[in-house]
Amino acid sequence: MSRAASTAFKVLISHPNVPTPALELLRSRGAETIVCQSVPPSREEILKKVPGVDAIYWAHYQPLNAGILDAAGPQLRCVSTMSSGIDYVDVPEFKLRQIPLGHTPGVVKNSVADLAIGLMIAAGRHFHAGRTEIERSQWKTEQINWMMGQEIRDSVIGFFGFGGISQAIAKRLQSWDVAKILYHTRTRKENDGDFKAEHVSFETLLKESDFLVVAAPLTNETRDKFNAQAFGQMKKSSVFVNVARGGLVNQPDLHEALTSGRIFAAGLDVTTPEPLPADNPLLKLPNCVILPHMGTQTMKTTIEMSLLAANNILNAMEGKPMIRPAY
Ligand SMILES: O=C(O)[C@H](O)CO
Repeated sequence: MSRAASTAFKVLISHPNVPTPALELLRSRGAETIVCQSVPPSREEILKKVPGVDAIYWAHYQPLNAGILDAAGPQLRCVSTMSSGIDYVDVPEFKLRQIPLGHTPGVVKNSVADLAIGLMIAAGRHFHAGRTEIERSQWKTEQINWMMGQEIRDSVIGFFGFGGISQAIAKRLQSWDVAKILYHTRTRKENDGDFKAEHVSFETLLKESDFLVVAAPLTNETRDKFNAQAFGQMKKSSVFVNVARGGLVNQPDLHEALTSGRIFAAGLDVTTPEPLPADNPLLKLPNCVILPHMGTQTMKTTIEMSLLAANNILNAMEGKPMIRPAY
């Protein structure tokens, strides 16, 4: 039975830093918000505060599973994450219980696309090594062939995954004089013509890409997809960029590919684990640019994500479909 969202209802907010506009929106529509105070979120605090709530606003990559749903209780009506990726959510458990689950794709695409292009350039043009050489007093501009990098112009740009983020990158690159845009997904995207992009096999993507950008969800099928066998088929001059999830990449194999010269460079916004320990061997490599998973870390995008998650919940509380249902 549908219920107006103006009727009072309780929402657990799993993180104290959820932007105020989202909290105000929920409160303006009758929500009593129960805000967890621990950073990072403490499972103990969540489990203590979640019993009896009508909705859960999940704002961190903590496992979201049967334990939380059981603790919430049978009155729970819906859950929304404040993230696009939901690899930390036990989606089958939601399906089994028929609990609506929302997430926040779409609004993340622009900030992640900007960052991906930043990584393509930073890795392809030795930003990390260049800075390190200055610190080591090894600035060798007297050598004409010093710090030679890879240009985006005339390059084949390959995407693993061709959803909103890849398409936002492809859209930006339309004016960069690239040679070709290729992508690999299970099935061809009907709108690929809008980006002059060509659907290819995984092997072709590996073999032909000068820049290979990973922007696909982490699933059982994509886990460890980029391993020694995959890197072995890539061009020695290729630049590998991952803005999706660290789990798509076999990191020891990537390390080997970067140290052996099997590929030219990598730019990573995501790693396994996160946070990446300070002594991780990838951090020692001059040809690897690593960021601390900050693709969506702009105020604009964070607020958009927070409002979308709130609206997912409000819709479900009114008995309407969520704006971005996760299943
Ligand atoms: O999944 C997402 O929304 C991005 O990775 C940012 O966390």
